Amino acid sequence: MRIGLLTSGGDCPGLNAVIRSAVLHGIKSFGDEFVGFRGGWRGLIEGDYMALERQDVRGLSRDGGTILGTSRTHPYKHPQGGAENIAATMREHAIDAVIAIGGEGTLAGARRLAADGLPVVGVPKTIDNDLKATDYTFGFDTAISIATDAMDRLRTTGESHHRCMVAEVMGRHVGWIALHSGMAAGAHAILIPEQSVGMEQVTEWVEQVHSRGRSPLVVVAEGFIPEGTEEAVADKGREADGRPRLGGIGQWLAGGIEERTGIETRSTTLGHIQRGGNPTGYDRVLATRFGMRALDLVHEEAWGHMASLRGTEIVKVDLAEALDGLKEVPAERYEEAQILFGR
Ligand SMILES: Nc1ncnc2c1ncn2[C@@H]1O[C@H](COP(=O)(O)OP(=O)(O)OP(=O)(O)O)[C@@H](O)[C@H]1O
Ligand SMILES: O=P(O)(O)OC[C@H]1O[C@](O)(CO)[C@@H](O)[C@@H]1O
Ligand SMILES: [Mg+2]
Repeated sequence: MRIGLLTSGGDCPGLNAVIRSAVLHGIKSFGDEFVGFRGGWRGLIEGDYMALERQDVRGLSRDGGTILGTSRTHPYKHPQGGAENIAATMREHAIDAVIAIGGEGTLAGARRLAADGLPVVGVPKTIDNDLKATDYTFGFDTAISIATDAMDRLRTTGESHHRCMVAEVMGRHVGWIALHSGMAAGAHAILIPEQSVGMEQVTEWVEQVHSRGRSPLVVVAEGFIPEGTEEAVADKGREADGRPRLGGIGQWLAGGIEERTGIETRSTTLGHIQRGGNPTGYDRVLATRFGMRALDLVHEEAWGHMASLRGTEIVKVDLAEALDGLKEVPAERYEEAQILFGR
């Protein structure tokens, strides 16, 4: 078969490992041919692609980012988009199937194209770990490792100055990155979008820690909504598709803590550092297994499905199942972490 790969949405460590494993598995096991579409759905729509031979993917699993580039092009809203046009482009370039690697937006596009009769399968990716129907997405473990390292560093400088340190992490509307990196770094308070917490409680935790001579570390997810406010802080304007760019809650929180407690407080936003650089060993393995399974899905003609992790198994799931809402942090996971907050 002649198979096209594309990466779409925000990048994430592990994308290249998916590309490598799908290509190698296809060439070695089935004699497939591969092309890589440049810039997400745009490359598929415009027929902009590069050949992917064995030597093109050599050593790729350790590299961050995506060799194909990515975009947030909408497969139906692009002027030459839509199922009929894309089918014609695929015929013109003799492409038999497409593996779309992306988050919930990309996979919603893949699902719609498959429902319209196109041979498309998906691979889930995101550092946010917010996709249903998979226990973990690759990129998440790398983000946790980067954020944990950053927080360890915030703690030594914080302790030296007897300051309160606030670390703002990504995660969009879920708190997985904050919960896991905060637990790993031994944070004294973790604030996530799924749980409303007031400034009074935050102040209490901070003061308890400070009064026993420690430097409080507060980890806040970018999508956290403080009690008494309506929505997440998003003062950075909007993305191309109109959704707000999150961020700024760390600074807001640091101001509030300092004002209420008198404790000198500093805020650090980790930002895109969480998404850059090489994937961890765990993410390389997960991405490699996802890529191989996606290739199998193509040969099974399981259009409209994606590779997914269930326990230790890589399984096939319907994209509809994966797109049925966000995978949020369950209350009991937060309550468990909360036992160690404050004193
Ligand atoms: N329901 C949909 N149907 C078709 N295309 C969609 C749909 N929702 C989003 N898209 C397109 O897919 C693109 C990628 O989605 P999005 O920007 O949310 O990234 P993603 O793949 O979810 O990854 P991430 O959110 O982790 O960056 C969007 O910019 C949009 O053009
Ligand atoms: O790279 P951009 O477009 O600024 O998007 C940032 C968003 O993407 C993510 O990194 C991944 O979905 C979110 O955590 C964050 O809110
Ligand atoms: Mg998305």
